[in-house]
Amino acid sequence: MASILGVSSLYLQTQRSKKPTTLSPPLSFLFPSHRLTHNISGFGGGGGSSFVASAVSARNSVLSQEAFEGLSLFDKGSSLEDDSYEDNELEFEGSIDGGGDDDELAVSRLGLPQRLVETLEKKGITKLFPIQRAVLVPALEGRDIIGRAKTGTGKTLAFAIPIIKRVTEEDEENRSRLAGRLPRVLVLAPTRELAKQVETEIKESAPYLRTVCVYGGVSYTLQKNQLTRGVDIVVGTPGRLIDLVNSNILKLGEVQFLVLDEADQMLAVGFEEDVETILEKLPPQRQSMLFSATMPRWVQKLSRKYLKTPLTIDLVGDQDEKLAEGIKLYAISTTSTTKRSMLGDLVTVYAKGGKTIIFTRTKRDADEVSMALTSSIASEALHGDISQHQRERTLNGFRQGKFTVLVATDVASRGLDIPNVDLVIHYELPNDPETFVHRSGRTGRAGKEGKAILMYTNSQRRTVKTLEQDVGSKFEFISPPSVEDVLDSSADHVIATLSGVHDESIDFFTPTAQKLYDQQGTRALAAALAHMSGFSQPPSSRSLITHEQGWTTLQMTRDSDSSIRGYMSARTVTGFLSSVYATAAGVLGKIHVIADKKVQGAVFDLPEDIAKNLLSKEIPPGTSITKISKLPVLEDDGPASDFYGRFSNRERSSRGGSGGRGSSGARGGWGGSSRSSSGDEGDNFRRGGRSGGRGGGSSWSGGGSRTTGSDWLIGDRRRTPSSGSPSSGNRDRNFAGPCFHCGRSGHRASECPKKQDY
Ligand SMILES: Nc1ncnc2c1ncn2[C@@H]1O[C@H](COP(=O)(O)OP(=O)(O)OP(=O)(O)O)[C@@H](O)[C@H]1O
Repeated sequence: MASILGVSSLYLQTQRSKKPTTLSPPLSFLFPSHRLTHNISGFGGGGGSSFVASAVSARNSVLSQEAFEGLSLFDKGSSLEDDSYEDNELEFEGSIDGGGDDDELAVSRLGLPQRLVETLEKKGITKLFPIQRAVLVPALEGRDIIGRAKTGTGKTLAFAIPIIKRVTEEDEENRSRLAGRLPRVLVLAPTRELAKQVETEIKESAPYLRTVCVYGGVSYTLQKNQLTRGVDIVVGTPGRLIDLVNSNILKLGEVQFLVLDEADQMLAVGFEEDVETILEKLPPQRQSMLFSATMPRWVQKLSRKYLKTPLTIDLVGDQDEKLAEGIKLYAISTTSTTKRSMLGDLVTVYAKGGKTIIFTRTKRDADEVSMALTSSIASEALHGDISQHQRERTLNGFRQGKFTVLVATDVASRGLDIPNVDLVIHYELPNDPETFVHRSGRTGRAGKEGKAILMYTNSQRRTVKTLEQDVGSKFEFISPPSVEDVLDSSADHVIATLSGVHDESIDFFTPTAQKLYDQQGTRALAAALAHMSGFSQPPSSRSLITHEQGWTTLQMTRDSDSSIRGYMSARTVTGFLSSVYATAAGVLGKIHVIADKKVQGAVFDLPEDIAKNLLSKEIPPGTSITKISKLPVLEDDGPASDFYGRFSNRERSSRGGSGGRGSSGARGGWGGSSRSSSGDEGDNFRRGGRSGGRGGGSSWSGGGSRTTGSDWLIGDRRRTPSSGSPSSGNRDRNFAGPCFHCGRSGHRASECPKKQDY
């Protein structure tokens, strides 16, 4: 496609600047002729700006078409003469890896200013991501844009690249970069962290422009000085921006480009009024771009009021799958008592030494979880009660790898771009599906792979199913990591860290290592690995069902050729144990029946020492008892499938129904308001999934019986082996269920008439 470089250039003129903007030849192939026609008429009708396309050769238009087809871009055939923005929609598909003639889309071949190309390449950005490709041409035309793309797909540079190009070229023509100059670009972001990050991305891409970031919680004077010295681009949060505007320090009279990043989040954090106040103060002749994950009514209102015939570029569209490619989802059942103790193991096994973000719903939880982890894994908390200074220190430390686990409230769920986060853990169910998508999107960014684990309790099982439907992805239901998994992963991690040990240090320790090896052989190395992994003492066994320490999960299975048949239940297990080892029957923990009917078995928890004793006993033929390291699929292991609702606070619509765009009602909307209850991240989010309810139907408490007639889920076991309670005596049991051996009801296995058979 090198011949594309020879096609005639496209000459555009925007009414607002009265200044021609030339798209250099390589860019013109991004410009299909059919879209060009729309755009011309659209600008005429919209009244915001207009342009004249002087020359597009026939050859160019064919090649342009091909280029777009190569990118799987398609025009919905909109007419921009209609004022309603939903008619000005382009939907695109495309993976971050792109496809098609990507060489032609290399940043070096798009006619961008050379110094911008160089800095982008230095950042490792050599070709545009789909949202960047889609935004580039209309943005350079001067069009107002509403953009939407999945997490981590490069939305920041999607608006930054065309703006930097325009500002840079203007500077090159005027050469007048006066001290005290007023900003030409204003970017609004909903949180301080996000504003800082956008500033960094722009500064790294265009260090030759003056970019200033303003937000609350830090020195006003410093920001004032930076602004008065002269500035090209201002990035900020609405509150501090208003203060600076009101005190006449920040003058917005020369702003040509406005960007509203994460517009729906502005609403969620209560910035509606501030945003509108700022927009009212901007020159009407400007270009505006708005990026938003959802289109609540307020964002729609903003678009109608402040954007001119905006072009909607939606890379998510009606796709069911809302998460970025490359994010693998897991779900794990926990109890309120065990979830904290399980975290360390999940991090060890699933992040394997990489970075993890754990999301909690409250600030207090973030503090407590971080404190609890710190004894084993370096971690820090991030939430709105922490001073701005400390928040920045924490984020920098995390970025630099000074600690590997960040425990955060949803203050960190939106927009934060921390490279190489391997794992996200939802310690609590998020408030709504959007939050789930954004939290999960802190991993698997820029085309990389990542994992997200959702922790849920039994009463939230149906909510998990609802969430699957909402985000269009399936969870893999996992068991808590076994001791063996944890040891394996710890060893892998330690081995990986060994490669970072400096040669000089190795030289220093070599004589001692040699002596040790001569004395003890590989045992010396194994001891060192165990110690480095934090396992100087052997790890205590953990229940695979509840993850409580000191418990072991065993599996009881009827042999396939066994003559014993019949319904398998919790009573079958207790009955059988009573017959072979009554002590075990008295201290049973959770029991679950295996879902696979061909297996005829159940899993159950016993205190570690009792489990050991049981395993050493002779088990009657026809039945086997084994220690397992991975849970089989259990009865009712996945959430019920016939429930929909109550999880999300959004309006719901029938998927694929008329309108087909997610939520109902909203004109051109992607969903109803995802607004949370207040601007404070964390503590004020709506609590909990569904409370109460029966939860999983096939979970029983130990001790052999249902303690109350109606309560099949006897809740969290609060006893621990160390408290001695599991071992403390048999409770009265009423074996109304079927006998494990013969399958008939009315007697326990120990009283089975067939017992003499073995
Ligand atoms: N063309 C590109 N090539 C390689 N890396 C890129 C490219 N564009 C952006 N990136 C990198 O991808 C990462 C994610 O980008 P960005 O933060 O803009 O994503 P986003 O779409 O805004 O995500 P979110 O929705 O979570 O805010 C950043 O580290 C950015 O530097």
